[in-house]
Amino acid sequence: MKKDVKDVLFSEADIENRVRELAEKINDDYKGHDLLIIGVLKGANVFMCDLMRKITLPVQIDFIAASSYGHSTESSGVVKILKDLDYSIEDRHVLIVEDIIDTGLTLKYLIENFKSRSPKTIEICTLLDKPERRIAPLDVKYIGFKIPDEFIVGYGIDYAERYRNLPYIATLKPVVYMD
Ligand SMILES: O=P(O)(O)OC[C@H]1O[C@H](OP(=O)(O)OP(=O)(O)O)[C@H](O)[C@@H]1O
Ligand code: HPA
Ligand SMILES: [Mg+2]
Repeated sequence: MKKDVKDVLFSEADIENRVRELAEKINDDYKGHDLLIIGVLKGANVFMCDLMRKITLPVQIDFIAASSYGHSTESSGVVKILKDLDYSIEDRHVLIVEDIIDTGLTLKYLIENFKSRSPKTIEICTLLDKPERRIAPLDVKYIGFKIPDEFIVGYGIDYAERYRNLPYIATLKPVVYMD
Protein backbone atom coordinates (compact mmCIF):
# COMPACT_ATOMS: atom_id res chain seq x y z
CA MET A 1 0.00 0.00 0.00
CA LYS A 2 2.71 2.44 1.06
CA LYS A 3 4.67 1.83 -2.13
CA ASP A 4 1.71 3.27 -4.10
CA VAL A 5 1.79 6.59 -2.21
CA LYS A 6 3.28 9.61 -3.99
CA ASP A 7 3.05 12.39 -1.37
CA VAL A 8 1.53 12.62 2.10
CA LEU A 9 -0.58 15.79 2.09
CA PHE A 10 -1.79 15.63 5.70
CA SER A 11 -0.22 13.55 8.47
CA GLU A 12 -2.13 11.92 11.31
CA ALA A 13 -1.18 14.85 13.55
CA ASP A 14 -2.29 17.45 10.96
CA ILE A 15 -5.66 15.73 10.69
CA GLU A 16 -6.13 15.36 14.44
CA ASN A 17 -5.44 19.05 15.04
CA ARG A 18 -7.78 20.21 12.30
CA VAL A 19 -10.57 17.85 13.40
CA ARG A 20 -10.29 19.28 16.93
CA GLU A 21 -10.58 22.84 15.55
CA LEU A 22 -13.64 21.95 13.49
CA ALA A 23 -15.30 20.29 16.50
CA GLU A 24 -14.63 23.36 18.67
CA LYS A 25 -16.31 25.59 16.09
CA ILE A 26 -19.30 23.23 15.86
CA ASN A 27 -19.57 23.11 19.68
CA ASP A 28 -19.69 26.93 19.76
CA ASP A 29 -22.10 27.35 16.85
CA TYR A 30 -24.68 24.83 18.08
CA LYS A 31 -24.39 25.61 21.81
CA GLY A 32 -27.70 24.86 23.57
CA HIS A 33 -29.02 22.68 20.73
CA ASP A 34 -29.24 18.99 19.92
CA LEU A 35 -27.47 18.05 16.71
CA LEU A 36 -28.14 15.29 14.20
CA ILE A 37 -24.93 14.33 12.42
CA ILE A 38 -25.32 12.47 9.14
CA GLY A 39 -22.27 10.68 7.75
CA VAL A 40 -22.07 9.97 4.02
CA LEU A 41 -20.74 6.41 3.68
CA LYS A 42 -18.40 4.97 3.00
CA GLY A 43 -15.79 7.70 2.74
CA ALA A 44 -16.88 9.82 5.71
CA ASN A 45 -16.73 6.90 8.15
CA VAL A 46 -13.29 7.62 9.65
CA PHE A 47 -13.71 11.40 9.82
CA MET A 48 -17.17 11.06 11.37
CA CYS A 49 -15.87 8.75 14.12
CA ASP A 50 -13.08 11.15 15.06
CA LEU A 51 -15.18 14.33 14.76
CA MET A 52 -18.15 13.10 16.81
CA ARG A 53 -15.93 12.12 19.73
CA LYS A 54 -14.75 15.72 19.97
CA ILE A 55 -18.27 17.16 19.91
CA THR A 56 -19.57 17.85 23.39
CA LEU A 57 -23.20 18.63 22.46
CA PRO A 58 -26.09 16.16 22.72
CA VAL A 59 -25.71 14.35 19.41
CA GLN A 60 -27.57 11.68 17.48
CA ILE A 61 -26.02 10.05 14.42
CA ASP A 62 -27.33 8.55 11.21
CA PHE A 63 -25.77 7.44 7.93
CA ILE A 64 -26.62 7.52 4.26
CA ALA A 65 -24.57 5.51 1.76
CA ALA A 66 -24.02 7.17 -1.61
CA SER A 67 -21.71 6.23 -4.43
CA SER A 68 -20.80 7.81 -7.77
CA TYR A 69 -17.11 7.00 -8.34
CA GLY A 70 -17.15 3.19 -8.29
CA HIS A 71 -13.70 1.99 -9.38
CA SER A 72 -12.81 5.18 -11.27
CA THR A 73 -11.03 8.46 -10.47
CA GLU A 74 -13.82 10.36 -12.28
CA SER A 75 -17.38 10.82 -11.04
CA SER A 76 -19.96 8.90 -13.08
CA GLY A 77 -22.25 11.89 -12.53
CA VAL A 78 -24.93 9.54 -11.24
CA VAL A 79 -25.36 9.43 -7.47
CA LYS A 80 -26.62 6.05 -6.29
CA ILE A 81 -28.19 5.85 -2.82
CA LEU A 82 -27.20 2.46 -1.44
CA LYS A 83 -28.69 3.02 2.02
CA ASP A 84 -31.11 5.73 3.13
CA LEU A 85 -31.30 7.37 6.56
CA ASP A 86 -32.85 5.32 9.35
CA TYR A 87 -34.62 8.26 11.00
CA SER A 88 -36.66 11.35 10.14
CA ILE A 89 -34.76 14.65 10.00
CA GLU A 90 -37.90 16.80 10.23
CA ASP A 91 -37.40 19.81 12.52
CA ARG A 92 -33.82 18.75 13.38
CA HIS A 93 -30.54 20.68 13.24
CA VAL A 94 -28.71 18.56 10.66
CA LEU A 95 -24.98 18.54 9.99
CA ILE A 96 -23.89 16.47 6.97
CA VAL A 97 -20.38 15.07 7.37
CA GLU A 98 -18.38 14.33 4.22
CA ASP A 99 -14.80 13.27 3.64
CA ILE A 100 -14.32 15.19 0.39
CA ILE A 101 -16.19 17.54 -1.94
CA ASP A 102 -14.92 17.31 -5.49
CA THR A 103 -17.45 18.01 -8.29
CA GLY A 104 -20.08 18.68 -5.60
CA LEU A 105 -22.57 16.39 -7.37
CA THR A 106 -22.98 13.99 -4.44
CA LEU A 107 -23.77 16.74 -1.94
CA LYS A 108 -25.95 18.71 -4.32
CA TYR A 109 -28.09 15.61 -4.74
CA LEU A 110 -28.16 14.89 -1.00
CA ILE A 111 -28.87 18.48 0.07
CA GLU A 112 -31.84 18.74 -2.29
CA ASN A 113 -33.13 15.39 -1.10
CA PHE A 114 -32.70 16.30 2.60
CA LYS A 115 -34.23 19.78 2.22
CA SER A 116 -37.45 18.16 1.02
CA ARG A 117 -37.62 16.36 4.40
CA SER A 118 -38.02 19.70 6.31
CA PRO A 119 -35.02 19.88 8.66
CA LYS A 120 -34.86 22.95 10.95
CA THR A 121 -31.36 23.79 9.65
CA ILE A 122 -28.91 21.98 7.41
CA GLU A 123 -25.16 22.57 7.07
CA ILE A 124 -22.18 20.75 5.59
CA CYS A 125 -18.89 19.80 7.23
CA THR A 126 -16.23 18.35 4.94
CA LEU A 127 -12.69 17.42 5.80
CA LEU A 128 -11.41 18.11 2.28
CA ASP A 129 -12.51 20.50 -0.44
CA LYS A 130 -11.21 20.40 -4.02
CA PRO A 131 -12.70 23.70 -5.31
CA GLU A 132 -11.06 23.63 -8.75
CA ARG A 133 -13.20 20.67 -9.78
CA ARG A 134 -16.57 21.98 -8.64
CA ILE A 135 -19.48 21.53 -11.08
CA ALA A 136 -22.34 22.01 -8.60
CA PRO A 137 -21.96 25.12 -6.40
CA LEU A 138 -22.50 24.50 -2.67
CA ASP A 139 -22.49 26.53 0.55
CA VAL A 140 -20.09 24.72 2.85
CA LYS A 141 -19.93 25.98 6.43
CA TYR A 142 -17.08 23.82 7.77
CA ILE A 143 -14.02 22.91 5.68
CA GLY A 144 -10.97 21.12 7.07
CA PHE A 145 -8.48 21.62 4.24
CA LYS A 146 -8.62 22.91 0.67
CA ILE A 147 -6.65 20.68 -1.68
CA PRO A 148 -5.41 20.99 -5.27
CA ASP A 149 -6.85 19.00 -8.17
CA GLU A 150 -5.23 15.64 -7.47
CA PHE A 151 -6.81 12.29 -6.71
CA ILE A 152 -6.24 11.50 -3.03
CA VAL A 153 -6.74 8.51 -0.73
CA GLY A 154 -6.53 7.60 2.95
CA TYR A 155 -8.38 8.38 6.20
CA GLY A 156 -11.50 6.65 4.85
CA ILE A 157 -11.09 7.74 1.22
CA ASP A 158 -10.52 5.10 -1.45
CA TYR A 159 -9.36 4.35 -4.91
CA ALA A 160 -11.31 1.29 -6.17
CA GLU A 161 -12.18 0.46 -2.51
CA ARG A 162 -8.51 0.35 -1.46
CA TYR A 163 -6.37 2.60 0.76
CA ARG A 164 -9.24 3.63 3.09
CA ASN A 165 -7.21 2.36 6.07
CA LEU A 166 -4.19 4.62 5.51
CA PRO A 167 -4.09 6.84 8.62
CA TYR A 168 -2.95 9.90 6.61
CA ILE A 169 -4.15 11.61 3.40
CA ALA A 170 -1.96 11.09 0.36
CA THR A 171 -1.76 11.30 -3.40
CA LEU A 172 -1.20 8.11 -5.38
CA LYS A 173 1.48 7.47 -7.95
CA PRO A 174 -0.27 7.87 -11.34
CA VAL A 175 0.93 4.40 -12.37
CA VAL A 176 -1.52 2.96 -9.80
CA TYR A 177 -4.62 4.26 -11.60
CA MET A 178 -3.41 4.81 -15.18
CA ASP A 179 -3.34 1.41 -16.78
O1 LIG B 1 -18.11 15.91 -4.98
P1 LIG B 1 -18.15 14.60 -5.71
O2 LIG B 1 -17.47 14.67 -7.05
O3 LIG B 1 -19.53 14.03 -5.82
O4 LIG B 1 -17.24 13.55 -4.90
C1 LIG B 1 -17.31 13.38 -3.52
C2 LIG B 1 -17.88 12.03 -3.15
O5 LIG B 1 -17.11 10.99 -3.77
C3 LIG B 1 -16.70 10.05 -2.80
O6 LIG B 1 -17.67 9.03 -2.66
P2 LIG B 1 -17.73 7.74 -3.61
O7 LIG B 1 -18.77 7.90 -4.65
O8 LIG B 1 -16.34 7.41 -4.05
O9 LIG B 1 -18.25 6.64 -2.58
P3 LIG B 1 -17.47 6.16 -1.24
O10 LIG B 1 -17.70 7.22 -0.20
O11 LIG B 1 -18.14 4.87 -0.89
O12 LIG B 1 -16.02 5.98 -1.60
C4 LIG B 1 -16.62 10.88 -1.53
O13 LIG B 1 -16.70 10.07 -0.38
C5 LIG B 1 -17.77 11.84 -1.65
O14 LIG B 1 -18.97 11.29 -1.15
O1 HPA C 1 -9.77 12.64 -4.85
C1 HPA C 1 -10.59 11.73 -4.59
N1 HPA C 1 -10.17 10.53 -4.11
C2 HPA C 1 -11.04 9.53 -3.81
N2 HPA C 1 -12.35 9.60 -3.96
C3 HPA C 1 -12.84 10.78 -4.44
N3 HPA C 1 -14.10 11.13 -4.67
C4 HPA C 1 -14.09 12.38 -5.11
N4 HPA C 1 -12.81 12.85 -5.18
C5 HPA C 1 -12.00 11.85 -4.75
MG1 LIG D 1 -14.98 6.27 -3.31
